[in-house]
Amino acid sequence: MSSFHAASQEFLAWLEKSGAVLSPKIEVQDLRHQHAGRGVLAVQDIEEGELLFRIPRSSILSVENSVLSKEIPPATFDHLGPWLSLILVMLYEYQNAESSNWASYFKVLPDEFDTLMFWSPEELDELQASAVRSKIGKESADETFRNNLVPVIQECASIFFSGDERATERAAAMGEPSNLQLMHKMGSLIMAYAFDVEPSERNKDVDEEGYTSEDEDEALPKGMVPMADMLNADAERNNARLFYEEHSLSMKALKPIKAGEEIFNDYGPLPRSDLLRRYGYITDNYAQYDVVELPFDLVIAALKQTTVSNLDQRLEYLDEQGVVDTGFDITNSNPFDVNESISPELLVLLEALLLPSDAFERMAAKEKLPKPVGISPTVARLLVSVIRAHAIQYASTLEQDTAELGACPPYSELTGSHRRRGMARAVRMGEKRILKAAEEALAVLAQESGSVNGTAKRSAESASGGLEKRQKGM
Ligand SMILES: C[S@@+](CC[C@H](N)C(=O)[O-])C[C@H]1O[C@@H](n2cnc3c(N)ncnc32)[C@H](O)[C@@H]1O
Repeated sequence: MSSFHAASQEFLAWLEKSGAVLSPKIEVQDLRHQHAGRGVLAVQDIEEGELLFRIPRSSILSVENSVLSKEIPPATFDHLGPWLSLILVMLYEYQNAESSNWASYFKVLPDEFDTLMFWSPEELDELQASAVRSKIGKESADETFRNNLVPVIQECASIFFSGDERATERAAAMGEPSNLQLMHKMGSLIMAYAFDVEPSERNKDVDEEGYTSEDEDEALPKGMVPMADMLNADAERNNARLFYEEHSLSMKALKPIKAGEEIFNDYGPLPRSDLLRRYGYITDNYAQYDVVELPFDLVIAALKQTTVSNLDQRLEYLDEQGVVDTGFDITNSNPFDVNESISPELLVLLEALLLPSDAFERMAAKEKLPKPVGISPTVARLLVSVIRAHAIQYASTLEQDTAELGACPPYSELTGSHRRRGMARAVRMGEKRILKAAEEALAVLAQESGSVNGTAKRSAESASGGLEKRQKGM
């Protein structure tokens, strides 16, 4: 028996011993030939709504369930926040090796990742001008680990390395590169595997009238849910979902699943750039969610070529109104529709910046924002120049990428660095396709004279003057 298969068997045995219930109609299988690690497959036909497995809440690797949370004061976890707290607990359980309740679980978790955090600079260069490069955050995570996590481990050395006479020495070494790398691995596991665990009804904060507080949903504690995280995902192939119950978490079929089919969870409608950053894989099914981000700097550079006055003052006002950001999305749409795809914040920002001075001042005095009824030719012209400026920030053109793609196997047939480079090419091509479609559509609008063109679809959202600031990255 291979060690891969043996680890799966040990994990499943541990799970059942912990009180989990697994349907005999499913199996954990080796999908490494598809570059998908382990996955869960149906071995018999499954009906809609059928239980695939049930995991007791006590099996979740979480702050709440780890003995560390009984030893370290709650204030320390509050200070660290949910993400660092779970990293701390995972480090603790991991270094406890066979004495950890989750020892068999760690054996099926990967030790190597294809997420962008672990790519070489040369591999990252293949993403060219994609905004995802600025969202990897390796340096800032290193700093957070050094400044926030390492001091906690050092303060609690005797608890963290309990029973080890070298506890202080080991804690002192936590800031070393190999240990920071381990923290990155735990962080990457959380990013690709953890769930936001809804508390059981009993543990929800309930007020005198019996209502739970609304804030609760905003910061659900993260937990590693064994088995639930064995499910892969592929946009549009989702056929299972996790249900949160009082004492357990149940994975159920959302539709009939035939024997031989893979069981898929839903990781969300992620652009391929973010899928690569968070999960280290892509499939063509996610191309529909692709996004290209126009950098704010390029928008400002284009505005500086116009006669707009008091740019800095205007930007200060617009920042207060929440429409200034580091970048602005153009999303994919099919068929491509600029009105649907271009960030409403960007359109509002440009309409406002291009207003005559007196009109801008009147609007600012009323603390309002423009109510666009479409994209004016002036805004369209400006956007075309921003899009062209961004397109040339990519080291190759879409045509060159297409030719390159035709000359080599698809990334799905490649391994290692070749695969990473192939996935990066697919990401940058997706972004360039959106730029091309947007440029073509805007060029038409730019030529129209006089009245604005476009639908009023977006105007209702924008007119409120209270646009929600977009979340960049996750
Ligand atoms: C929650 S885990 C799923 C279980 C994982 N396959 C394993 O072996 O541990 C998420 C990871 O699975 C892989 N994955 C998920 N869906 C995939 C897919 N459709 N194709 C390839 N890999 C996938 C990625 O490496 C991702 O980071």
